[in-house]
Amino acid sequence: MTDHLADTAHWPAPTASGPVDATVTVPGSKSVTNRALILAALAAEPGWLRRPLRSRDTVLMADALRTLGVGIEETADPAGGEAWRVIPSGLRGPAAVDVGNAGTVMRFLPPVAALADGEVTFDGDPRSHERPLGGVIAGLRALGARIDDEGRGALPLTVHGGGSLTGGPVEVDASSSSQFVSALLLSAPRFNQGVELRHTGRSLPSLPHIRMTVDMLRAAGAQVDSPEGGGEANVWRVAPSALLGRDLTVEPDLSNAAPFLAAALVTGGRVTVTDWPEHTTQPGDALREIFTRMGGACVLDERGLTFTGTGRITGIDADLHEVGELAPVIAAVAALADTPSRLRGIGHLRLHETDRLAALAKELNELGSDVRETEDGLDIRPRPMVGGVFRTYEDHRLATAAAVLGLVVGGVEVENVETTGKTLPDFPGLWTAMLAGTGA
Ligand SMILES: O=C(O)C1=C[C@@H](OP(=O)(O)O)[C@@H](O)[C@H](O)C1
Ligand SMILES: C=C(OP(=O)(O)O)C(=O)O
Repeated sequence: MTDHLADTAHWPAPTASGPVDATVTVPGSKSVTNRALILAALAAEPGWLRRPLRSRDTVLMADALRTLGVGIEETADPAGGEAWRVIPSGLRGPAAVDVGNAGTVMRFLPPVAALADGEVTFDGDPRSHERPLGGVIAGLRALGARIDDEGRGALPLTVHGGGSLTGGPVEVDASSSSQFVSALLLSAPRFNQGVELRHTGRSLPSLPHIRMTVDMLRAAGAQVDSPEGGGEANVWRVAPSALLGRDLTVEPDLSNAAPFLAAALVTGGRVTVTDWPEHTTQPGDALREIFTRMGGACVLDERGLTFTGTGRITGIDADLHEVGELAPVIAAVAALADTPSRLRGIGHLRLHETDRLAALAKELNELGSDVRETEDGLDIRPRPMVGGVFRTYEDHRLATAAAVLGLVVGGVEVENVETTGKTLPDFPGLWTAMLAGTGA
């Protein structure tokens, strides 16, 4: 469980010798892959995932489903990439799930385990014990599940699956993570009474990820009444029903496109990310607007999304509440801008892979920037930066943010760059290929 923590040499982030000009193919979306795996495992018939992401978070999800009895066969897709055949079967314990530090695994799987017949234990990296899970635990209990967490409201825990779950109305405060809502909705078609979930907290982060959940449920045949579909504000209803086995091609991970597009922005170059979807619920689609505001232009056509930097970077005042995943790379770009930035609405990032606000402020300041934490974000005053070690706190997005800095600040060394494997396999290889102009 802790192999990935092994200390490794620092990665000297390559500097760009001039404007980057490359075409990059980014691996599949973590959020889509892990939702698709859950929905396929709960379906009434086998399904396919094409071009799934193979990374630490998605392998943890696939392995966990296998321990519950689901068949997942990995094959090569004649059209290119991988194709995973998911064969649902009666879910059963006893089983032990390693969640690593994957929010999607630690939150989306306990509801699945509640549907299994037998005991399912959950544990993960030390950080997983600190990440919020109370909404999922309390929500599942209210829906009829038996869970032992020794009063922690967090991992480790045991779900005593009874083979079915009553379901029905439930109130959840999901202000610390949208994944509480997604978790309960994804399994809800299999609850005897479905679910009527009311979010009771003050605010709800990462709404695009909830839209993604609703869209994918509907595409799998579920009936979902959502606030945006005319439903009551903050209430989602999922009716009990069988789910279809789908043949789904996973979109590229647009949040992981962020460092590559940022490379065009900070070097005044041009990067095309292939297969950028025309319509998507991924929060990374907001990069088109955010990076354009920071100084550049983008074109979406049959080649993908091409972002062209101007060589000048303007600071930004932005509420990133809906797209918190993008904050680390945006903060790195902001530190290189000509004017200050204020990133707001992202207090919940303190409970992500690491305390992202503290980590970004500390590491950017160590390299010469002037970054201050606010109650709900970061104030960034750009100053000339110098090289040095950028610590990553086992956070993939800290590592990719550091790589962006390294393009224009000589001597940046990224500690534990392998941590990018959480969602982005072979990031150093893709980065080097981009710099050689051959990233496709
Ligand atoms: O549902 C998802 O796939 C995700 C939701 C978001 O979580 P939070 O709402 O906890 O920020 C996001 O940050 C995470 O990377 C992926
Ligand atoms: C917050 C993130 O991940 P997780 O799914 O572990 O919450 C992330 O990828 O930025």
